[in-house]
Amino acid sequence: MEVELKNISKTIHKTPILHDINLKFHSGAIYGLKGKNGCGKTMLMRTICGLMIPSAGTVSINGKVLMKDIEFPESIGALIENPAFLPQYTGYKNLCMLASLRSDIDKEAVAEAMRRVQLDPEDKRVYRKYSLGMKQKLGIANAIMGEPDIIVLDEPINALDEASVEQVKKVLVDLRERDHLIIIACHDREELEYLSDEIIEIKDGTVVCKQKEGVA
Ligand SMILES: Nc1ncnc2c1ncn2[C@@H]1O[C@H](COP(=O)(O)OP(=O)(O)OP(=O)(O)O)[C@@H](O)[C@H]1O
Repeated sequence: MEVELKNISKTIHKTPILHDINLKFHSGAIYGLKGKNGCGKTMLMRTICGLMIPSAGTVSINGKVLMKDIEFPESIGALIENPAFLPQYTGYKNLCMLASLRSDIDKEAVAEAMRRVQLDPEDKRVYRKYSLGMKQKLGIANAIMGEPDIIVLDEPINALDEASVEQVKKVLVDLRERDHLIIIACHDREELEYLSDEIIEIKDGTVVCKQKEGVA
């Protein structure tokens, strides 16, 4: 699996948001996007997922260009901003409804994804009653259920306690070992930086630094 960004730029209302970004991502690795608030991490992730059309440049997945050869990446899971879960349903029911849109995820895969982030699929609490950390874990479970080839997580641990952070790190390392391609945006969280095989620093919509790190 290879994701390649070539000369990606995005301008919104004449304001440049991303500028001439060239990056390659491979499976079996964790990439950490790092940078200050508003530097463009979320926009870049949305572009990779096919949720935002760049003003210039191309995103290709295994050589197939998004919006030209394929509409969306075929196997991708993402947690970007606040997922639109229905407040009146349990986490499990929310995920089952989303899974029903896809042929490759059955109920056991939904329950398994929840258990991996230490959420109980049997929990009768509705989403509205979830704590912030539980909501974030459900977002992660949604992104990893069915084990998509590409997993994109925007600030996945900022609402989590230390034990949950450790658990999520284990899940990501495990997915990397099984050859998934993982892209995470991290703020100042050293844990995620330590986890990343490559850290990509973004400033004002441009890649300013790429750095290989020791693998956890
Ligand atoms: N719909 C929009 N219209 C105009 N500008 C936007 C829009 N969405 C985002 N921006 C701007 O694009 C820039 C990049 O935003 P982005 O959300 O990608 O940053 P970020 O690095 O993810 O920040 P954070 O860490 O706060 O999530 C910001 O300056 C933001 O104000």
